[in-house]
Amino acid sequence: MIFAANFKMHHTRQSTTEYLDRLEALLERAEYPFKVMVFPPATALQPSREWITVGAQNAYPAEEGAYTGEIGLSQLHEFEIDTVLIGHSERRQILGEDQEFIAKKFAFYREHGFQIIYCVGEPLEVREQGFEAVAEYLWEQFDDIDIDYERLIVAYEPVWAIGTGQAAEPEAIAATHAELRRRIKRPILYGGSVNPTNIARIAEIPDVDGVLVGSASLDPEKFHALMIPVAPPQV
Ligand SMILES: O=C[C@H](O)COP(=O)(O)O
Repeated sequence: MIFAANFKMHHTRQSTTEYLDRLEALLERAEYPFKVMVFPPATALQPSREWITVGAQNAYPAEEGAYTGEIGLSQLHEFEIDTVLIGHSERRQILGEDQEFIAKKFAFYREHGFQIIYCVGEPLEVREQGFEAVAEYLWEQFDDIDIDYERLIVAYEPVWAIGTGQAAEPEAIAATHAELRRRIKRPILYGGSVNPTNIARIAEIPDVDGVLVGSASLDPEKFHALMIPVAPPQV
């Protein structure tokens, strides 16, 4: 089971360091059998901890160059970062990244051996058209993506469930993950309003190999609390 925290544009460098210190202490005490990842903003990037992989929320597909406002491979290497999120719906929709650009990022960071969390998810208007439309939409988001890449982790995040407090119903998650599982042999995470109330139910869905968490991950105690129902600490 993978627990990934996406801070989005929350936390500073200092608060990220404090967060990682605290989370590390909590994980160390409980010795959870989980893979734990944290994606802070670019200004707060720092090396991974023993039990926590620190990854980048975004990176430009180049080592360095004239790309104002971006960070690339050199900046990630400075902090020994080799994990990156690609294709998040906020970058697709708000920042205007199209599939061609996203695939270019994927190919570049794949070439450099990064672990990639690749995000897909349909907007509400597609969900309302029915499951076939959802499946078609999601598979189009894999255009030019190497789904057999050994360091790929897929995150399914229905756009309408992100930040709304309303996670997808377990049946909808199960059906969508089963559809993705037909071709994706790598771990598949669910994301979208995961919280302490729904985590147990979500974690037991077949083909859910972990969760990508936004708002419920911002506090280390709360993020850690998500893990407890999935694997209660041994006493
Ligand atoms: O990357 C994380 C997701 O966008 C989920 O965000 P959320 O947990 O705040 O809904």
